Amino acid sequence: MIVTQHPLDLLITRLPKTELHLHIEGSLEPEMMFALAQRNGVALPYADVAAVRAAYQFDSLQSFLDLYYAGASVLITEQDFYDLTWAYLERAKADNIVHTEIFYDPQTHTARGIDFAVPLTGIRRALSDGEAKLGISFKLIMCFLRHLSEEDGFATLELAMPYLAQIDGVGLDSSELGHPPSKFERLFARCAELGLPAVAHAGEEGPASYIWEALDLLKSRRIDHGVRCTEDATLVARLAAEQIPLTVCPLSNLKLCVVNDLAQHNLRELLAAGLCAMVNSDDPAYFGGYLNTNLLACRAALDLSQAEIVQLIRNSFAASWLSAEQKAHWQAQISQQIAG
Ligand SMILES: Nc1ncnc2[nH]cnc12
Ligand SMILES: [Zn+2]
Repeated sequence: MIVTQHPLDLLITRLPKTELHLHIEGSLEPEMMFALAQRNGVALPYADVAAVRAAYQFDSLQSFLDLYYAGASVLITEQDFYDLTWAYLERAKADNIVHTEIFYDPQTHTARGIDFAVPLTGIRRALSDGEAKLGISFKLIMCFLRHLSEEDGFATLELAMPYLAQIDGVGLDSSELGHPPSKFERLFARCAELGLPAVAHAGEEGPASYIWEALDLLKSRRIDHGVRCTEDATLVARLAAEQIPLTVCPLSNLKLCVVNDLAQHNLRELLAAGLCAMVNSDDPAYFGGYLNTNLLACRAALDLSQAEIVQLIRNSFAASWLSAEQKAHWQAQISQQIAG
């Protein structure tokens, strides 16, 4: 069988890109999970790699998070976190990602007795090596787990105090329903006083009101996911007027049953409303693909035009925390590549 490539797929793979919504623990491929389990003497409830992959059938965010937190138990040493991050960076390089802003969840690790410095140091060392050797610039965002208490969040911030120079911002993730952003208003106010910019997951499974709270109470500069904003026309108008970025993760939405079919995803609707939406991979080891795979799948399922694809990629640079100069550089590179 001869499979011909759609002409826009070449454009997707070739253009420089950023990724703004990637949980590094969610890039733990089953092969590495097994290798680290063996290295660290951790028992896994799976016979082999195929059994792990077979278990990745989710019907909700929570059904995924249960496996995701269990998988992270193989991460023990600084080298483990380095290896995990390096493997992601090599895949990012293959996808032509030139800048990445990644999340990590310190509470997932400190709750298991891992020192706060261990994940941070390992991840950060790999990111620095990635910048030097692969040319991928980065930001590191420390996420608070919203299913835990405000008190636990404050205790984690206290642990982070000696390392604030190595943390570029804070985020909010984990089980959304029942844990509105308002639960963390005081914690995020303290983070703002410390000069840490904020982002927050909102409107993935949770209602549009959680997006309002993330904006107004947490002062979130981007909304991670945010796809449920289209249930509230006033909110969409505000997101458009203020150009608040939405870090959309289409294959994640499909795997977690936020949408039943990629062809029904509202990505195109978000762009048409003038929103600064872009595509990201979220937890690629669990959801079936890294950034290019997400973009290629959306191109095919939604029959995206060249203009829409380019807009998504331009939006990802615009929404990043790169300097104005760096943004202008990459936007010019995109223009050049399209013209060429
Ligand atoms: N998609 C997601 N939503 C909320 N928390 C997460 N942690 C890792 N992936 C997540
Ligand atoms: Zn996420």
